[in-house]
Amino acid sequence: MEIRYAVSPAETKTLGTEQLRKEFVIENLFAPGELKLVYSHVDRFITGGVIPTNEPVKLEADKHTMGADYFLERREIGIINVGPKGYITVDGTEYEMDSKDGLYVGLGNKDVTFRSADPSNPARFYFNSTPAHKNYPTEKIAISQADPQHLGSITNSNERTIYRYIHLNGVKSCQLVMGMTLLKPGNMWNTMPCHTHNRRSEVYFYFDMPEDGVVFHLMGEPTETRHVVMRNEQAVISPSWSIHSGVGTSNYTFIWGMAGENQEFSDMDMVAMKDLK
Ligand SMILES: O=C(O)C(=O)C[C@H](O)C(=O)CO
Ligand SMILES: [Zn+2]
Repeated sequence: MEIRYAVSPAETKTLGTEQLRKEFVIENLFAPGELKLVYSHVDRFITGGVIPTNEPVKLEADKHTMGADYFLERREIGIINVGPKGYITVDGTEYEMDSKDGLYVGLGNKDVTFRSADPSNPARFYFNSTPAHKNYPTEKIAISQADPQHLGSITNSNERTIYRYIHLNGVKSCQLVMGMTLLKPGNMWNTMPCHTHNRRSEVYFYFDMPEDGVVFHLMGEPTETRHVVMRNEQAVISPSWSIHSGVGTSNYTFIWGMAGENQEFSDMDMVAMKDLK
């Protein structure tokens, strides 16, 4: 299991492109038949992906890194299918997962397995997991059940819909907050004006992008911004002190997952445009 340590704002200022990417960007989250996991010391996020092919794939704990006998021994997880139809089985109960359906699985569930409806056109499950202290019920969230919020305008090239899957007024969790934002065609900007949230960190996962498309993801302290170039199905870790915003070469979709000491979506420290550097 790959490990990322927490990096300070002062150190981040000194990093070149390659080091910045090594610390914050997760480039390879998917490999057929494999469970990919990246453990970050930023709010102890585990970000992962799985493409089940001919055999189901089990969500296994990395005993050495997690010190747990099974993955959800001290954790919860939010999973979204970013590919064709698949299934997730949680301790004997099977959930059908169409494209963009989400599933919350709480602390204490021992056996979580992923499979594809059609192994020749397999599902692609992306997930975020964070530490948990009690069990909340496992719940499927179809995109049609997620809480939509329409934001932005075509004049600002940021017309988009935010779907909240796991949040205070929806599917409950200990600390994970998770959802997905879809940009309308012809719109390229996300999360500008931008924000930080000192009480939570966040991971963005960009997808539904053409092979030669990129998103210039903006990060860093508001007065020390940097960019990293993101390609399809790559994730980027955003510590609490970092802005997280982006502009693409065409419209795209991204999944955001947050964790920290509160779950209040609107608890953001907005950055005034005049303060950005
Ligand atoms: O489109 C947006 O704006 C977002 O999706 C913002 C994220 O949800 C976020 O950064 C929440 O803190
Ligand atoms: Zn945010």
